[in-house]
Amino acid sequence: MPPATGAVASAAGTVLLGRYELGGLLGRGASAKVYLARDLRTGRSVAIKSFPNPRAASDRPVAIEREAGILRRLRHRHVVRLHEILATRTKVHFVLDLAAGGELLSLVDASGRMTEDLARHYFRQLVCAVRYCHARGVCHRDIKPENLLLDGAGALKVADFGLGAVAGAGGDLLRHTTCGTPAYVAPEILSRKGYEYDPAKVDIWSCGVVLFVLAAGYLPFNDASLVNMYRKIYAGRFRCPAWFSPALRDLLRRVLHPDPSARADADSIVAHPWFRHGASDEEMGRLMHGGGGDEDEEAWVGAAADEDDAGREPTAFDILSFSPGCDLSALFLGGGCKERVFVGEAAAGVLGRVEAAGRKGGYRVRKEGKRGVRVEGEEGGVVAKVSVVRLADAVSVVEVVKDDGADAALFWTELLEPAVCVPATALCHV
Ligand SMILES: Nc1ncnc2c1ncn2[C@@H]1O[C@H](COP(=O)(O)OP(=O)(O)OP(=O)(O)O)[C@@H](O)[C@H]1O
Repeated sequence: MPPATGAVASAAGTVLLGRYELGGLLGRGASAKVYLARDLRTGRSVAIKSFPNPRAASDRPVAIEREAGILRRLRHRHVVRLHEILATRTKVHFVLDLAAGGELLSLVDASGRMTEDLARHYFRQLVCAVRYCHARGVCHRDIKPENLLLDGAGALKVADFGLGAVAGAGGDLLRHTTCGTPAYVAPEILSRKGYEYDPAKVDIWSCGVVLFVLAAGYLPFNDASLVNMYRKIYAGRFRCPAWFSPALRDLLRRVLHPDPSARADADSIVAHPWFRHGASDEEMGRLMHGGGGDEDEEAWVGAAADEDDAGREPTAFDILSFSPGCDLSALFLGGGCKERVFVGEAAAGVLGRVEAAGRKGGYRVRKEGKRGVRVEGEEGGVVAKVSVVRLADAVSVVEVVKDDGADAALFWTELLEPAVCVPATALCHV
């Protein structure tokens, strides 16, 4: 018999608190590991998402109470359901619906896309879940294909609510915090309007990007340069591939509208002819009002439904709307010699590399305050100024103001950019 233990061991077969027998690792995110498990009382398969217990690591706050608070409010057949929370001294475990079908993206064909009908099938389920959540005052804020899973019967399950995507992560975990998320970020997040953005409209935008990706096989807003990608998002500039039907194009234009006040909401998506195509009113009604879950009362442990953001580490959205560097409009509206990079490390490491790059380029390097460096040319002219602002544990924003001469441009591309944007740590670059 396997040893009963409160900790998740790497070996399958471990029994967690005498209740759940652990199987293999299903996946790993920035904040948690997710294991297959069997409920020893019922024989049912579940997923167990294990976080480090924040009380055991008070210097690494983890936003698990918030995620639990959100999940507790939601019972819908297209939202991964939280059944129970177990806590040990070192770990907190969420017992979740098992999404045995893996990621939605596993259903795309060799060209990376699905038929319009199949995309509609899953988009309906996604909008149904999002509409349900919005009606309960919950916004996901990180809708992207990696968070869209399938259950054993092939139904969509929205996962990973209220996460702090970079919570307490060290360099290794940050590698798993993909730079993919920014491609799904709504334009208002990129401007000063980000202070007051409506998160429901932000979710709708991300749903539009997901729909485009499913049916096209590529992102609507993309560019080798992230600055150009953000310019496209900011302008809401995208082109549909030739195979998109006129109705799908029309829907996408409404959903991927750069002005959130003119953007479709969940109800207007549901009323759109492309969304309703081929479904009777009865089917639509069933889909939209299906609710979910059985009525079993579960024993909940801990985790108050705290809607307060206090103490929560930032998600990619929060980082992008960070004050006061949030007004990125100047970048997208052309001009400007500033670069901003979000990196998964503290200031000292970045500044050390900047200093080394400056010296390698034959420049004079002066420290400016605790978190700044000035790189000067022979005549004392400033080639670049680099300052690092701490956003959260192990997350900093690096701002580089360059001289607009050719010398400074060369220094940036050849030495400074590689020094600032070490691939394993760069979260995103705007
Ligand atoms: N209920 C589930 N059933 C099956 N697999 C799951 C389930 N929940 C998560 N997974 C798998 O585990 C991976 C990590 O889970 P999740 O995204 O929830 O973790 P996280 O730490 O919150 O992630 P993030 O890096 O986005 O913050 C998922 O990509 C998925 O492959």
